[in-house]
Amino acid sequence: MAPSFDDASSLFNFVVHGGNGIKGMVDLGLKQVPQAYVQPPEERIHKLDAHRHEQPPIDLSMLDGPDRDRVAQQIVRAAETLGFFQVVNHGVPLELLESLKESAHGFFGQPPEKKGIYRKDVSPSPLVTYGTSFAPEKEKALEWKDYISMKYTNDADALQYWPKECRNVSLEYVQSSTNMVRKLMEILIGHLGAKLDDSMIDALIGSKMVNMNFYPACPNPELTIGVGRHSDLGSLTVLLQDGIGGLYVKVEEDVDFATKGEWVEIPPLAGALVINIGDTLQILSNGKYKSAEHRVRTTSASSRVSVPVFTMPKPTEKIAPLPEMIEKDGVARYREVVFADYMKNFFGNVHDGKKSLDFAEIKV
Ligand SMILES: O=C(O)CCC(=O)C(=O)O
Ligand SMILES: [Fe+2]
Repeated sequence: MAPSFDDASSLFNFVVHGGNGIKGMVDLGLKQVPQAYVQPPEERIHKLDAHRHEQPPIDLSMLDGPDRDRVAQQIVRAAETLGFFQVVNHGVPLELLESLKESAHGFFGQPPEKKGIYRKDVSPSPLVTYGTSFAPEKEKALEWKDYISMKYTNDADALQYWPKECRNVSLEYVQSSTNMVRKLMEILIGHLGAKLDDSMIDALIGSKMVNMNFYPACPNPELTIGVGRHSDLGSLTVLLQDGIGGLYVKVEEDVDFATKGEWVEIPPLAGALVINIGDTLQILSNGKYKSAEHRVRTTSASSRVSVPVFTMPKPTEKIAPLPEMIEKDGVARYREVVFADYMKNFFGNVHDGKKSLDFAEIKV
């Protein structure tokens, strides 16, 4: 049954419990966003205020040539400053990037019954969750985003349990991006002076999850957000965004950029992938690498899709600053945490900037 858009609980039942998502609501011919989606003024995004981050993408094919050290230095520098960078010649086939975007549109374009079967409480597999916003039960204002989340355990499980509309491309994406993630991790961890072996990298990226995010065109983009301010919890995130734009990163105050303290937009670049540092690498590096605070704007122009792969430690893994970093800094800024506990805290709270790191931070 169609909801009354003015009645919060009827709307919530339709969008969240009913599995219709924001897409279902928009398809009913919504002219104005319901109050449940109106953000407080301090969270709204003023499009014209933001700068574009004009850093050229990093060409990863050069890691195999004579310029390796220079390119590795660019990666390290990006991790130490913005925590975000874009890469090209990354080894993920360009046709696959196109197929991923198409299949995200295809998945969300289906009728609600097809998507709703993957809702958290009813999904046939714990690996797959379809939902909307981030923590709808807890948020004061909902985020303007529907998503499907697919945990990767192994190829056979992915082929068996992931939705058939997106499983082949999503699996190929995980497989083909893993090589690049390993190379980036080797550079980043190697730079911290840690003794590096394959088992250490395996431990840090031992679990992976692919999401397809769908941000329907929004009648009041100035009042809403696609994703609220947050940092990602894992090691590295690989993100495919389409050409719509709207991904913003906060430049930290202690960074030597003209735009410090401001939000900059990571502009869409055809064929590129966005890489960002997650909380795990900030903890491991004792704060040297920045797990960037980021958020996503909505737009009335058309719907936007993005497809992140989150690489994370296995839940049983313990994460802590590397001994080499503690020795160098003379202080440990984070305590050791079991990654399962870190995740529980992350997913148990609403998006609130870099607050997720408080769970591990040692306050002085
Ligand atoms: O849609 C995007 O560009 C970013 C999404 C994001 O930050 C996330 O899924 O964690
Ligand atoms: Fe994110």
